[in-house]
Amino acid sequence: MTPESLTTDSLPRAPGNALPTSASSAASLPSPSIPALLQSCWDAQLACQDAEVLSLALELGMFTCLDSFTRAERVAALLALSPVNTHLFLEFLASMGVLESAQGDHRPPSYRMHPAIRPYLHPDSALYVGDALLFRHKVLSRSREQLEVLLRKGVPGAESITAEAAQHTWAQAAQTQIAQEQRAVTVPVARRIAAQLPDHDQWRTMLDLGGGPGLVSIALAEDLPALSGTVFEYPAVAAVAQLNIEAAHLQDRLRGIGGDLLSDDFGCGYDLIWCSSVLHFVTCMEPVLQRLHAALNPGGVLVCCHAEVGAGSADNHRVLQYYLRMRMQGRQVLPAGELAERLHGAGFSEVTTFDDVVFPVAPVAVLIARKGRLFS
Ligand SMILES: C[S@@+](CC[C@H](N)C(=O)[O-])C[C@H]1O[C@@H](n2cnc3c(N)ncnc32)[C@H](O)[C@@H]1O
Repeated sequence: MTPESLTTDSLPRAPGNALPTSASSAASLPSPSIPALLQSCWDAQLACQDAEVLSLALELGMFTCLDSFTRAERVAALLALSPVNTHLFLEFLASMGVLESAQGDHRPPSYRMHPAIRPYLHPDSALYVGDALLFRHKVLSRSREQLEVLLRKGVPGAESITAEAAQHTWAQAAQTQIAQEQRAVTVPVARRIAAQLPDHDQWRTMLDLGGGPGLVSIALAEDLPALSGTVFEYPAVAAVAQLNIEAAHLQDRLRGIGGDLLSDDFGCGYDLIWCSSVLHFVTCMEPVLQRLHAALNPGGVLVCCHAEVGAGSADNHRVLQYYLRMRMQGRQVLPAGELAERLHGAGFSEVTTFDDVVFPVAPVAVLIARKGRLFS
């Protein structure tokens, strides 16, 4: 039987499920039940299509043409694209939810960015994450080859990437995607966490360990005028943070200090240490946690934001998706609860964990660990 010969007449009729007699009436056909897991396999493949479409739209600058309701013909003319296929492409973006459509009477629909996503997709917005999305897409597109090598050959040796090479990659990341993700998500999260800690207005010194472009320190220093601090990073990344600090006119209170946190002194006498998504890169965690404890003033607080595996939440799969390659490279993504235990082991007295906190790409656990008692 050819596909063309598969008409409604040739479909099996389930008892009690009469086929519609009129061509215009709507009714549901009896469909075979397929396991939800098979549909999940197709959904996984179709998700790649969403990522391709989003990346192409970003690369073409399509969202800049969609600030207000605009028809496909106009977008096509502005970007020198095929009008017919631009219509289909915009219809697809609307089905993803990133565009809204307005249907005119007897006229083709027009489209605009959904107001909720506009701050993140319009390049003029301070919260723009387009480059970060394109970067993640590029990395994930290469993931198939890398996973196969890792699967066949196992965890690479420590010599596979030197600290020298790593820091230049991190410096580039700090200039673009980490900065965009910090502005859009990490900074608002940090501000909210800080505001909820009872002693935040007594903080005088902070360390942002592995702070990338330093925007968390900059935001907290802007909120708390008595706060000074250090962004400790690989030297090439610390230079990026220092430029951001100077651009924010905070060089009297903040500075980027270069070093390797595994071997170099990151200072002491801190009231707050912020440490997000850094411990994954530390092979032997205990000495670092002990040094963090020692670096705090009595009553000081360590805020650790790190993904954990197996918290049993619906978001566990997202964590596994994001961190699979890193875990296969031997990076540390600890089982839920283990970082809290290790912090107790390093001498922290109170450790409070908040699960499933929104963070760039995948959620994290936020652990608030105190050295001794809260100062009065
Ligand atoms: C995933 S990024 C996180 C950046 C930032 N904390 C955030 O949450 O946006 C990890 C950072 O840790 C830094 N890092 C990793 N290992 C380091 C080391 N041994 N010494 C200094 N910095 C390190 C990297 O340079 C990078 O900026």
